[in-house]
Amino acid sequence: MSIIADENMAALAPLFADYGDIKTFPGRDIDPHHVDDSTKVMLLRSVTKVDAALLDAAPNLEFIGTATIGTDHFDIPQIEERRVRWSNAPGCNAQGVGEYVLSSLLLLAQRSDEDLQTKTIGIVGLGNTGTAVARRLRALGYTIMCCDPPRQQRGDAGQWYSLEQIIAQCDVITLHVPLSSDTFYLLDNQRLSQLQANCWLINASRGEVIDNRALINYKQQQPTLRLVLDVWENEPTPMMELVALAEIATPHIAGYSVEGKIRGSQMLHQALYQGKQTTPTLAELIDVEPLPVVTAPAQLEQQWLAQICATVYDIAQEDLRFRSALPTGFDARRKANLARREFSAQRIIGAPAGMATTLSELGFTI
Ligand SMILES: NC(=O)c1ccc[n+]([C@@H]2O[C@H](COP(=O)([O-])OP(=O)(O)OC[C@H]3O[C@@H](n4cnc5c(N)ncnc54)[C@H](O)[C@@H]3O)[C@@H](O)[C@H]2O)c1
Ligand SMILES: O=C(O)[C@H](O)[C@H](O)COP(=O)(O)O
Repeated sequence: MSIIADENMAALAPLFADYGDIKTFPGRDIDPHHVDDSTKVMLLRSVTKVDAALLDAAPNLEFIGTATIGTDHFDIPQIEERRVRWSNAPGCNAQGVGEYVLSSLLLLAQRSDEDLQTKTIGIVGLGNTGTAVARRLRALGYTIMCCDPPRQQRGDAGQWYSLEQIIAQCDVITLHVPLSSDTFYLLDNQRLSQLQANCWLINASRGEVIDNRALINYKQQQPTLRLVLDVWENEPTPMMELVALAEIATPHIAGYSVEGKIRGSQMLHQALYQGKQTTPTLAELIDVEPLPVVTAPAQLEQQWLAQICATVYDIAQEDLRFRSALPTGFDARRKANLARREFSAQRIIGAPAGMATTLSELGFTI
């Protein structure tokens, strides 16, 4: 029995070697030629297109998993029609995205010497990743406005705003919606033209949630717009003009972290075994050391926080490395990110009680 897996999956051997012979390939290359009637399991990430042709080439497939939240690369009706069990890994990388967004905001604020307390930050999509962002921003006392019409319609508690209100009132907008027919080009030409002139716009969801060509045109007319883009239309070949116009440009790694990748694999292990085998813990699977301990200052200042976030994961450096790797190095830069740690790997000692609570809410170990 064989398992076909994306080579960027974490903890493959400790979690899945008992189940079958594991063959790994670059995710973007996995196609009908890589599977056959011995393929029982596929463990994938967001870069493998799962369609009828791939499924037909693996007629004995029992389980197909993606160690990601996004499922826009899976043709779910085709999978279900063939009665193949499937799973994704909701929330596995939410911490990573929350930390990416906070770190990006701190970096932009540092560069223009602005106080994030003065900004109104709109979060569009309050699922796993948007909530991880909200939690961190709330912990710091920032003003946030949340937009999630499906949750609002379900009657979920909270103060909800429409996308139009977010666009009209927010200084910063960060997007965390799934890609669907409803969210394709959610920010189109018309909505982009309604953004505040000096808005900061962050996209760590899917590239197609913003009309990238319209964004290029709008940014050219509105140079004070500041862009943080982790996701792009047509990955792994983003529009180079847009990369040049983004202040922070990264290769779809907002959710990448050692911990997040292991969590994704653990979730697929649980889904595959359906409780028939105990899933090893994160502590059992992680084979890297924590970061050197840091002592907290007397007061939690924005500049110190920016510095400590960059110590854990330096987005400014990633941005530079990404630009110099393009036009061909999108996937190579993603792969190079496999050692990124989450804030939890950073222990901070000596923080007074109130600050310790805030740092802990941000994800640091106190
Ligand atoms: N860049 C990365 O590395 C990275 C990492 C994780 C997730 N993602 C992507 O980010 C997106 C969000 O991930 P998630 O884990 O938070 O997903 P999720 O499913 O947990 O949450 C999505 C939320 O968006 C809401 N939503 C749906 N349509 C909406 C709309 N039109 N307007 C506002 N809200 C809407 C849903 O109600 C839900 O609460 C997905 O596209 C996912 O693939 C990217
Ligand atoms: O949807 C997700 O969970 C993320 O976009 C995911 O982190 C992307 O990672 P990939 O599968 O492309 O390696």
